[in-house]
Amino acid sequence: MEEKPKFKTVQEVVAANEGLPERYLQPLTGGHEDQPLNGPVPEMDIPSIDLSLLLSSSEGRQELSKLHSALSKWGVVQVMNHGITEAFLDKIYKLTKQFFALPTEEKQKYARDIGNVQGYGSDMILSDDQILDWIDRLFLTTYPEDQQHLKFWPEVPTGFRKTLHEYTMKQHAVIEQFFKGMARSLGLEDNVFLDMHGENARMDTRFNMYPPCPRPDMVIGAKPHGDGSAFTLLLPDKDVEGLQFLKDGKWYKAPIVPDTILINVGDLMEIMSNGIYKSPVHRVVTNREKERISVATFCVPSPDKEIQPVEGLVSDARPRLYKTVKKYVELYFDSYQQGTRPIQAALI
Ligand SMILES: O=C(O)CCC(=O)C(=O)O
Ligand SMILES: [Fe+2]
Repeated sequence: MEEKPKFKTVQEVVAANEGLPERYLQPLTGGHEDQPLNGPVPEMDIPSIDLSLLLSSSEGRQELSKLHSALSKWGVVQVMNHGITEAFLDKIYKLTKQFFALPTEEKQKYARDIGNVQGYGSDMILSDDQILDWIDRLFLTTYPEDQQHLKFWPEVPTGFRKTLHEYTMKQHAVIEQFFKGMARSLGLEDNVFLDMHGENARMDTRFNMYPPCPRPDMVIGAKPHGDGSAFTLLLPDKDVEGLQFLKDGKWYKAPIVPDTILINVGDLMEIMSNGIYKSPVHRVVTNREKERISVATFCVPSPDKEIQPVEGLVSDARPRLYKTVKKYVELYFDSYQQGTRPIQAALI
């Protein structure tokens, strides 16, 4: 589907001071589930796993079983002792805030092109009646290096590029261990998911900014979605809540746990695990007073890779649930903006 001409970013809408454009208002469907979007929800109960112990032969067992329970129940887990220092994570948060605080003209130097996700800008608009999310973002492919488009990488704030390079390499190590841990937690050989995902798999990092919103009861920061990745490494805002996960038809808020990375399963891991690990639907609600930021890194398989349930997880007792998919991301972007779940299309 073609992208419509670009609209203002949310920060530009706020700066224009012309009131809240109707295009951001969620329609009321009239059902009794019509509650304000920012109503109170319970906190989800997910464990923190210790990444440094996950692959240890002596101490890993307990971590693997926590991982299995979290990913099969929620599709989300907190990861601690991931090898990235708190000081480094603070630097990422600070640079993200500094970037979005730059004047519009400065940020527009990195503006994405129409029809392309790479760069700075608003959410994509694919139809005239699309309801808009209250979010601006900077989207950058960070790995492999030959797929980086450096013209979209901010030169201000100073250190942004260098820090993002470093963050990418640090995350790369976490990703490899996490893939192995997931395989082990399912009783599989360490490399099964890594092999299917591909050695030159991509990493895309998205810096998200949700400005304060005048109508948090009627405007959504990020509409409900599952990620199109294998899994996603997320740094949610350290102070401002907003991220929520859906389980059995109810919303739960993600806890803020200092110094951890939140990892959620994406559609492709759900497919590879033959549905045992769930790609959770999640959304972000807005806040009247405070801006919120987050940094999400999506692990995306090489485009030539075929993704399908791994052999060890298909049996007579557990028949194969998903077709083989390739270049899932392309299919994903279209259906995301229309509010349907692309993973439905992958079901057998
Ligand atoms: O802002 C967040 O906490 C979550 C963002 C998200 O779900 C995404 O970027 O896919
Ligand atoms: Fe997401």
